[in-house]
Amino acid sequence: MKLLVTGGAGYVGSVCSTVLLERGHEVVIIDDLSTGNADAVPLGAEFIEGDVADLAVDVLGTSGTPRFDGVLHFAAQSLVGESVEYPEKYWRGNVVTTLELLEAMRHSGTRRLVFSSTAATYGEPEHSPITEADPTRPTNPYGATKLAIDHAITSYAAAHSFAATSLRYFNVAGAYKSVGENRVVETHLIPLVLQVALGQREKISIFGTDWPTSDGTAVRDYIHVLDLAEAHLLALESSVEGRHRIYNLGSGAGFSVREVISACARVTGLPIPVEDAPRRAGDPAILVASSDRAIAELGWRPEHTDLDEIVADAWAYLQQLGDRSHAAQR
Ligand SMILES: NC(=O)c1ccc[n+]([C@@H]2O[C@H](COP(=O)([O-])OP(=O)(O)OC[C@H]3O[C@@H](n4cnc5c(N)ncnc54)[C@H](O)[C@@H]3O)[C@@H](O)[C@H]2O)c1
Ligand SMILES: O=c1ccn([C@@H]2O[C@H](COP(=O)(O)OP(=O)(O)O[C@H]3O[C@H](CO)[C@H](O)[C@H](O)[C@H]3O)[C@@H](O)[C@H]2O)c(=O)[nH]1
Repeated sequence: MKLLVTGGAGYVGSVCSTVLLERGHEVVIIDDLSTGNADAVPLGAEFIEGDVADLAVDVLGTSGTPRFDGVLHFAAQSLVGESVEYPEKYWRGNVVTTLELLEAMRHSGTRRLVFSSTAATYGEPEHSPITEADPTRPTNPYGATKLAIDHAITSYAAAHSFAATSLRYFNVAGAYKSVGENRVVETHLIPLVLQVALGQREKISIFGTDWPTSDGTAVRDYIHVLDLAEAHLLALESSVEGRHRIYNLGSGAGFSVREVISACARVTGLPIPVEDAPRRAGDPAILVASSDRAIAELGWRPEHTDLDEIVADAWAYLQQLGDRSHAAQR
C-alpha cells in the first residue's frame, strides 16, 4: 500500500513507519517537527516537513484516482499537563488539524484511516481492566480532544464510507532498532527513570505514594511500541468501509511506578535515586487495558509483554543514542 503517515518523525509514528517499510509498503511522512526529530524519519520514507492542516489537501490531492491507499494519523500534541494549562493548543492542534485531514481525505477519495486514540479518553475508570464499552469521561483536555476526534471519525465512517480504526493505546514504551523516545520535553516515566540511571537527572519523583494500589504507587499498562506497530498493520489490512472500529491496546498487565523503577534498576544495574512527591493532577490510580476485542477481531497478539524486555529495549536505544539525545544536550 501507499500510505500517508502524519507525525512520522515522532516516537510511535517513526517506529510504525519503519515496520511499514520493512513489510514493503510505500510511506510518505508529514511532520512539522514540533515534537519529533528529523533523524527519526526512517530511510526509504519520503519526508514532507510542515503542518498537516496546511499540507493535507495538496499531498492527498483533490480529484481523480486517490494517490494513497490510506492514512495513519499519529500527529498530535500529547502532553496531559500542558493540555490543562493551554487547552487551545490541543483543540486547534488535535481537533482542528484532524478535521482538516478528514476533509482532505474525503475530497481526495482516501477512505482508509488508522487514528492514534488513547486510554486518556476513558478518564477515571470504574473497574479494571478497561473495555471499549466503558464510559468515556476524559479528565483532561488532551483526552477530550482525542475523544472528540473519535466521534468525528465515527460520523465520517457512517456518512462518507470511511474505513476507520481508532487504536486506544495505553502506555507505549520500548524501542525498535534506531527509534525510541527522544523528546525535548520528556514527561513519560520509563525514559525519565533511564535518564536518572544515565546520570542525566538527579532523581525520579514518584507522583503519589497513597494510591489505592498494592504499593501505593499508580499502576499502568505498558505496551511495547513494536506490538503497537503490528496492531496498526492488522488494522489497515482488515479495515471495512462504513465502519469505525475502536480497539484498546495494552499488554494486559499493570505495573506500579515502583515496579517500573525496580525493573529499570535490574536492567541497567545502576542506582536510581527516588523521591516521594505529591500526586500529579489528572492522574488516575490504575489504567489497565482489556485488549480482548483487538485480539478477537484483529487477530493481534502482544508478544513483547515482559516489562524487563520493554525497559531493556528502551535502555539499549538510549545508550546507542548517547550524546545525541535531547537529555544529554541540556
Ligand atoms: N506515547 C504514548 O504513550 C501514547 C499513548 C496514547 C496515545 N498516544 C498518541 O500516539 C501519537 C504519537 O505519540 P508519540 O508519543 O509518538 O508523540 P510524539 O510527540 O513523539 O509524536 C507526534 C509527532 O507529530 C508531529 N506533529 C504534531 N502536530 C503536528 C502537525 N499539526 N502537523 C505535522 N506534524 C505534527 C510532531 O512533530 C511529532 O513528530 C499521538 O497522537 C499520541 O496522542 C501516545
Ligand atoms: O516523573 C514521573 C513521571 C510519571 N510518573 C507516574 O508514572 C505513571 C506513568 O506516567 P506517564 O507520564 O509515563 O504516562 P501517563 O500514564 O500519564 O500517560 C500516558 O498514557 C496515557 C494513556 O494511558 C495517555 O495516552 C498519555 O498520552 C500518555 O502520556 C503515572 O502514574 C505517573 O504519575 C511518576 O511517578 N513520575
